[in-house]
Amino acid sequence: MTKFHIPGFPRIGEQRQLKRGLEGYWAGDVSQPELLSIATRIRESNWQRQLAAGVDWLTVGDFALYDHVLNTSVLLGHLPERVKTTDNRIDQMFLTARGRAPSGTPCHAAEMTKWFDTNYHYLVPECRADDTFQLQPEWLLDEIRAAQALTDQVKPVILGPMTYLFLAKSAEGVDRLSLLPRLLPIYSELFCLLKEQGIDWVQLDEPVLALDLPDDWQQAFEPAYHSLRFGGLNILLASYFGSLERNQSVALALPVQGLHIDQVAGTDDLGALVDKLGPYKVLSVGAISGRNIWRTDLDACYRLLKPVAEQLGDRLWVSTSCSLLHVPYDVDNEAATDGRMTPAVLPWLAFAQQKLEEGSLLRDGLNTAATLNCQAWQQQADCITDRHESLMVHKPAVKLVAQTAASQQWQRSLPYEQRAECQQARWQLPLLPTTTIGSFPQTAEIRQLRQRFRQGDINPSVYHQGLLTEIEHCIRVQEDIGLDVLVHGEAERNDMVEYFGELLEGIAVSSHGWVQSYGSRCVKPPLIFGDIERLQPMTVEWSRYAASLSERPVKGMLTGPVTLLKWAFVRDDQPWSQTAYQLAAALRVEIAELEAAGIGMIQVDEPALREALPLKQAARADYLAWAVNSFRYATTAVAAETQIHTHMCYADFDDILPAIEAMDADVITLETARSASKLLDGLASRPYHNGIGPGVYDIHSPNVPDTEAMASILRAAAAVVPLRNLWVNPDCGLKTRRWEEVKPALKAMVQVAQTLRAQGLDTISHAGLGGEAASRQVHESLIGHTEDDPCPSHARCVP
Ligand SMILES: CN1c2c(nc(N)[nH]c2=O)NC[C@@H]1CNc1ccc(C(=O)N[C@@H](CCC(=O)N[C@@H](CCC(=O)N[C@@H](CCC(=O)O)C(=O)O)C(=O)O)C(=O)O)cc1
Ligand SMILES: N[C@@H](CCS)C(=O)O
Ligand SMILES: [Zn+2]
Repeated sequence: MTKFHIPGFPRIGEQRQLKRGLEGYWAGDVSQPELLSIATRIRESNWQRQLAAGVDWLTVGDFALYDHVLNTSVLLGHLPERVKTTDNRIDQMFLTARGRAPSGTPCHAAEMTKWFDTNYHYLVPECRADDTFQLQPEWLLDEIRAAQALTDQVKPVILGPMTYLFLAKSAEGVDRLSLLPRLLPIYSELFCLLKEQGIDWVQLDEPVLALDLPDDWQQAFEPAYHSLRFGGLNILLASYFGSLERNQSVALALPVQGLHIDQVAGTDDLGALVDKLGPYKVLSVGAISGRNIWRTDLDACYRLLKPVAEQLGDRLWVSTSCSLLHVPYDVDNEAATDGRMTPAVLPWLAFAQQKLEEGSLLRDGLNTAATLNCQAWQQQADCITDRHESLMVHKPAVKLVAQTAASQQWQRSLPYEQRAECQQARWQLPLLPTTTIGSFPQTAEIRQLRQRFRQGDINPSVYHQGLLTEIEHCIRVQEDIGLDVLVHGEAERNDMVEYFGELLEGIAVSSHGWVQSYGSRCVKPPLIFGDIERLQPMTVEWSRYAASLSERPVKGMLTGPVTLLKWAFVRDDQPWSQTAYQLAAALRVEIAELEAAGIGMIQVDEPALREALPLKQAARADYLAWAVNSFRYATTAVAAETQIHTHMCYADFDDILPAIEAMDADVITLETARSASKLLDGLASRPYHNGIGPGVYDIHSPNVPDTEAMASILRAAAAVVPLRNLWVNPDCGLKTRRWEEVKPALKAMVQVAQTLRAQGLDTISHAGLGGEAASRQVHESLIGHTEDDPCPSHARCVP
């Protein structure tokens, strides 16, 4: 009989209880026992949901107070030495994640970066040549014991040794693979303990199997797994986020008892895989999306899996493609609340709870023919048909515009050099113009104002007036600081993606659809369900008002097509590129209206451009082609003297520099705090000809940035970028900071620009350190900061 399990469940709590618990604990308002009891209640509620849905294995070990990779570092006794200023294990973990905890000495936080191609961030393990590991299994064993009180079918999930090391970062050029001989015995020790505790199956996650692994990593898999001692446990090796492709033979050769594959993101040939599986191994097929929220076409899954079930019998497990960490809790929370969700869309949705029900139904359908005629199966099929045929989804005129846009290569009317002349004639900006990335502090007052408006406690005009007052305050502060190019501050936005989702047709938003982004921070991705139309201006009024308040230029501020797409739940019934062009079409009109309203500088943010890069090299060129062209479609209808800016955070730009160049924005502002040297080296070998503002300070530190560090970045940049093209800005938006932090930091930044200007061009480009040496100095001066706001729009420094 086919079985059903899931690789993992959301952990922030249905009402974001963990967020409140964590933030209360960090602020000193919640005790550690209280925090741990919140965590226990969330885990138990998650388990009860799984048991009620009839899972065959209860998944345990997927919960994390902050992050599951950080949990693995705790499990392996592999936290950085600098956090051992307290004996409290939980606080050691928070010191690693945030640089601060109620006990222990503040230190610099570990680097945080994106989990594969998702919008979730993990804490990067730090490796050194002399690293040792020591098993710290108590928390996991406690969770297992608690789960075993509910069922004896408990399946712990653990991040595998290869993925753990692959995701780590090594200092001093240490070969991370050289740590395997010290790491593997710790896993063996753990397996022994799990067996002693009555465990039969362990899910060992190795999602790196979905990457184009470098040869040495691919070749290291087999000897590593052969040297593990499993102590009689059955291991389900789990790969997700893509096909196994050239790693398939590696995965099949490992001495494990089962293999989980992602059959939503991946396209492995199931028939061929079954033939190679051998006579004993289990195949777990992730046929239900763990990343998206559309109801699953169970008939299609049945057609795919029935022949496999016939061949494998009880060696077929059905599952979600990956952990449900990436989807919200329960669609039922949307039905009876403030009515934000488009009602017609509700039956089309499956959040984590509904995915449990789908998996259970699919298993039953594969096991018992009668299930295929039951009401639940039929209803599911009706929802799929209804969605595919809905007039809300399909708008032929919109499709036509997007298809036409996709069939052309878009470009500005003049090349950059000529545009730059027109723009300089218009704006007369000084050398090294100063600006910011867009958002200013989202204070508790702004969030509460929005909440009161949503709850109907204040009327629209009071809300509106409140926002205008915020914008005016923001403009006055920027003038006072002496910035050259201003922004309106984004006070009206709950989020840079959700805000646009609320205003565009074809996109729904939720009331409770929270998904963890990192630690206690969450986002509510909008749901792109149909062809997208812009029926109203989205930002024009705020930008026009802001511009009316100052003599200085005020940038319009939009989120770009790729980021709107990537940070939403996107439709799965057409290629991403089509959706991107539809979003771009809406933005193109918005940009035209901004321009008509006299806004002569418009920023179109694309921080997710790098994140959306396909994991497999073979798919990258196609992606970059439509991603760049959709950006250009959105931004190229403007006059030559209108200056288009873009902004990107999340490092590793070097592999997409040609695409960044092809976007042909007049100015790009980039995150550089972690990788100033990498970016500048990249620019040295591949000169960038348009305007560029390498972020001169890390907005994630509450401290006033060091002026010499900022100057160093600018001097180093001046060595590889023509000075007239160089801008001065922080490296990301300031929404998570406080005004008390923002004002002195920006004043210091403006001061640096003014000093360098006064020193003159030659001094700037030649007096400082050159290229790499300067950026090394920059890096050194950045480390050692503390982090009371762990917003990781970019990674942080590790020594
Ligand atoms: C740049 N980043 C973003 C990503 N993805 C996005 N979709 N958006 C991004 O900006 N990915 C990469 C990074 C991730 N970085 C962050 C940074 C900060 C947050 C964050 O602070 N999230 C907030 C929620 C923001 C929000 O939606 N606010 C709403 C609702 C606020 C709220 O919770 N209100 C309270 C009541 C008000 C109060 O008392 O404060 C409530 O409803 O209970 C709004 O402003 O209206 C968070 O709290 O987690 C996320 C990702
Ligand atoms: N304009 C946005 C970009 C964040 S990546 C902001 O400033 O918050
Ligand atoms: Zn950013």
